[in-house]
Amino acid sequence: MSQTAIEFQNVTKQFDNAAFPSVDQVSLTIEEGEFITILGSSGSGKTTLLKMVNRLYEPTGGKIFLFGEDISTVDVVKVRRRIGYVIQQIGLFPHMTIADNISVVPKLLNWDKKQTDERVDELLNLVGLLPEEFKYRYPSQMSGGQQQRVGLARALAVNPKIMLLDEPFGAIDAITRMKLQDELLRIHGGLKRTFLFVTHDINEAFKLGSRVIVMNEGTVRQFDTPARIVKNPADDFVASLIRSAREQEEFWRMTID
Ligand SMILES: Nc1ncnc2c1ncn2[C@@H]1O[C@H](COP(=O)(O)OP(=O)(O)OP(=O)(O)O)[C@@H](O)[C@H]1O
Repeated sequence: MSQTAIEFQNVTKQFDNAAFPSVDQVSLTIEEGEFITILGSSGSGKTTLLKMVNRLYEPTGGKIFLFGEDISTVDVVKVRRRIGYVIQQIGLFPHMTIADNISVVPKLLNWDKKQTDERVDELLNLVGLLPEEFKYRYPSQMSGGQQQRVGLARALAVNPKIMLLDEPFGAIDAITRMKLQDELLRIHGGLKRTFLFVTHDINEAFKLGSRVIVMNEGTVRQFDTPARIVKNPADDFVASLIRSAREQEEFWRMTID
């Protein structure tokens, strides 16, 4: 039987200087091993929802549980170490080699050198980069797509059970983006890992997500499988999202015919 990995109970985030809550009474449950995408337009609260899971933001109402544990009662550093975090800006240290960038957290956890070196090679292979070619380079000597792979490897370094990914492929060209999506599915596939992936791209959300959270104005409009969302959109907002994706498809069909 699967275990609940993440639970939001009536979670609200009201920033002091904002007129409306950025996240408004969200309740939902995510099982271990799910690949969840969070879809919504700009400002709908996706990033705010994600950042509350690793306590970069604290909710102003409600509770979040990871594997049954209320995270507000756990030391922040401990919460973050258990969670992988990948963002669009990547955030690699420019003065460190790729190997050193990937080893930051293993070193903090006092892994020995041999174990750390082996893990670096294993992770580079996992994200499709040849260790011998890349591990001694600096971030500036790699393309944006390659750097994003390193960001992913670094987040996976200590084998976190939960991975948060915030528009990680947002700044990457369409072809590389598709490749990275396929690799991410492969990386997720063989492992008992729970992914929470933010995107505003409906095609990306439906391709990657085993279930999709559709957000608008801080609320969850629908949380279901892509197939069920397409078949039964919960409201006009979700229906209009699907219509817009269909219209794009139609454009391509007409152009090709
Ligand atoms: N630190 C902050 N202080 C005040 N308001 C904030 C803060 N961070 C976010 N907000 C507001 O909360 C709302 C949701 O923002 P959020 O970044 O979660 O949206 P998003 O769906 O991730 O958008 P995007 O796709 O553009 O990144 C927005 O209206 C934003 O202006």
